[in-house]
Amino acid sequence: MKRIGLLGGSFNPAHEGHKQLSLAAIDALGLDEVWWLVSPGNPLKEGASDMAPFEARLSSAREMAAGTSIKASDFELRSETRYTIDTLQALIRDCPGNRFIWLMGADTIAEFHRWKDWRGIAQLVPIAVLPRPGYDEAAQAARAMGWLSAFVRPESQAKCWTEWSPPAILFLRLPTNPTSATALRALDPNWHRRPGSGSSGSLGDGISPT
Ligand SMILES: Nc1ncnc2c1ncn2[C@@H]1O[C@H](COP(=O)(O)OP(=O)(O)OP(=O)(O)O)[C@@H](O)[C@H]1O
Ligand SMILES: O=C(O)c1ccc[n+]([C@@H]2O[C@H](COP(=O)([O-])O)[C@@H](O)[C@H]2O)c1
Repeated sequence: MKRIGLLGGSFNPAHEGHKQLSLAAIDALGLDEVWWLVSPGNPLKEGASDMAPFEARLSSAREMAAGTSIKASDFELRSETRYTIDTLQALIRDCPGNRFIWLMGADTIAEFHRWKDWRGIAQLVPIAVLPRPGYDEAAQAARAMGWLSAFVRPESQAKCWTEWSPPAILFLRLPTNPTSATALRALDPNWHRRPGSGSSGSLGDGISPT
């Protein structure tokens, strides 16, 4: 049985913040791997004009993850899932030998109540919230926490997450990283058009679901 952390994201582009927090989560939660699930299209960001092509975002994630226990995956493209509840059901069906924990930044938990069947997600897998500068108060005050606060686990139990029956949510206190893709795009809006940015990256060699 492998212990897998799942970090879903646009990765537009992938950056040091994703990498630092994923590696720290591997240590804190005793994970074998973190899988970055590159989203073909975040349902709440439909029509975003600054969204780079999927292939460029996947390539940037693969480059950032190279040589680590992080794997960048095109699973959502291959499984034709866009909503996290559907992705998780497909992963659990296709990868019965693995145990999954959903990772999300403190900024994302603040929006969680807008996700399709968010209570269903929390009933399916434990959730670990990664700290992010400027968002930790918003995370504690998140609308979804009105329901999730009954299921908060102490950080001292972080490595025991496979024994929990969800809902279960854990706030990890880890060194933070201020990097954001929005700030990187502001510096270099054409990052995905540069030679070597991977816009011709190949598909189909992401995580094998079996
Ligand atoms: N610096 C960071 N610290 C903690 N979590 C982060 C950080 N950057 C991204 N994340 C988390 O990683 C996941 C994917 O993030 P995403 O790809 O949207 O990057 P982003 O920097 O938040 O992008 P954008 O600025 O375009 O919204 C989300 O759960 C997000 O909260
Ligand atoms: O399932 C949903 O309704 C849903 C709504 C918004 C975002 N998500 C997921 O949240 C993750 C973070 O997305 P992003 O674009 O903020 O990096 C990514 O995996 C999205 O698919 C999921």
